[in-house]
Amino acid sequence: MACFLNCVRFDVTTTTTDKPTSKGYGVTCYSSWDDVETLTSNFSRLIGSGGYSSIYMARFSGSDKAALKVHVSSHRLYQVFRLELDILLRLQHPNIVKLLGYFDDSEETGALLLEYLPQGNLQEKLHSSSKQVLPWRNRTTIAYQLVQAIVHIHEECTPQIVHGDIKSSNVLLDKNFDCKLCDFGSAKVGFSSMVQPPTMSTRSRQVRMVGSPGYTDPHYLKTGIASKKMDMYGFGVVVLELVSGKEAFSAERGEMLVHIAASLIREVLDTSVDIEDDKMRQFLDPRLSRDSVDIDELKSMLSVAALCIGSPPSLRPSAVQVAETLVQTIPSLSFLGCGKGV
Ligand SMILES: Nc1ncnc2c1ncn2[C@@H]1O[C@H](COP(=O)(O)OP(=O)(O)OP(=O)(O)O)[C@@H](O)[C@H]1O
Repeated sequence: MACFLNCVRFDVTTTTTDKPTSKGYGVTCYSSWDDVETLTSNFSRLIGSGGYSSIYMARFSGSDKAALKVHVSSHRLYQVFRLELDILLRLQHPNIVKLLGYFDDSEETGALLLEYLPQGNLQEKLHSSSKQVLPWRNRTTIAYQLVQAIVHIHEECTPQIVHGDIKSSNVLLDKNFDCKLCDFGSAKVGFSSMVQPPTMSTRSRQVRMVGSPGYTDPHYLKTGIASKKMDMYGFGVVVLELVSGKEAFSAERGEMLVHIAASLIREVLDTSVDIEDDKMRQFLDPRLSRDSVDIDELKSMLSVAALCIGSPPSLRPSAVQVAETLVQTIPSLSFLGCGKGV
């Protein structure tokens, strides 16, 4: 079976033989489904699942842990796989999940072999009932690293990339709790905005536009225009989650975090009001000890979140501006490598 790529990076080796090949630190192309079965020991351990795929534990080069993301048996899912593959082949950044290899039958089955992130996703870390609490310092570091990943796709790649689904379950954590952005299956490439064709059927419009509850930019929902600013909106919601420990959307209460935070955010943005420390602290994740959180850092995180979810989108800051603000206002971020364990 052959591997076809529209966009082949120099360090990818493709093969039409039965043996997978790789070169240096390059990406391996697996040409047979048997290879995929071997990598995952016959799909014996499911480690995650999403709307588009299932993720299995795999062994890379016989020993290193890896994660295999499989999209099977549907042309639509195959297209999601192709998009994600093409994008990951072009990305190399310490805060973006690394592609190790892939399988592509060029019709309806594709699989991505990714570096394994042992601490799972940020959503689970923040909202599971586990006793392990993510300390404040890790939370500010994750916000900074996530925005660095966004700077990379928005400003440093040619053509530029809009992720399109920034949310805490798409933020993975390595053993040091450093962040890696994943899931480029909703990305838009090569232009900063896109209008949905007006002729699109109601059903396909729903599939494309609903997004993830609690994270989707209302401007995008209204207009169908996707832009870098929608990524900044998703980022703002993730920062609110990091600060409050609350979910972006609570299905139980039917409540969105942006609505819970609305009055506090208005005050944070109002320069004529000197917001009380206590008011900000009330919004803080109750599992964090008050003394561990510097009030100026808390205010900085809240201000960044407030600006990112603001309206109109044109007034939202860019990822570069957010990165600069965070590093100027949170001293620990000047010493990178500070995302060490919980
Ligand atoms: N490299 C990895 N290492 C460890 N766990 C992973 C890895 N990749 C994915 N996962 C787990 O699988 C989950 C789903 O992954 P991902 O978001 O890529 O799938 P998806 O089908 O695109 O999901 P979505 O419904 O968000 O579009 C993640 O939230 C995470 O828990």
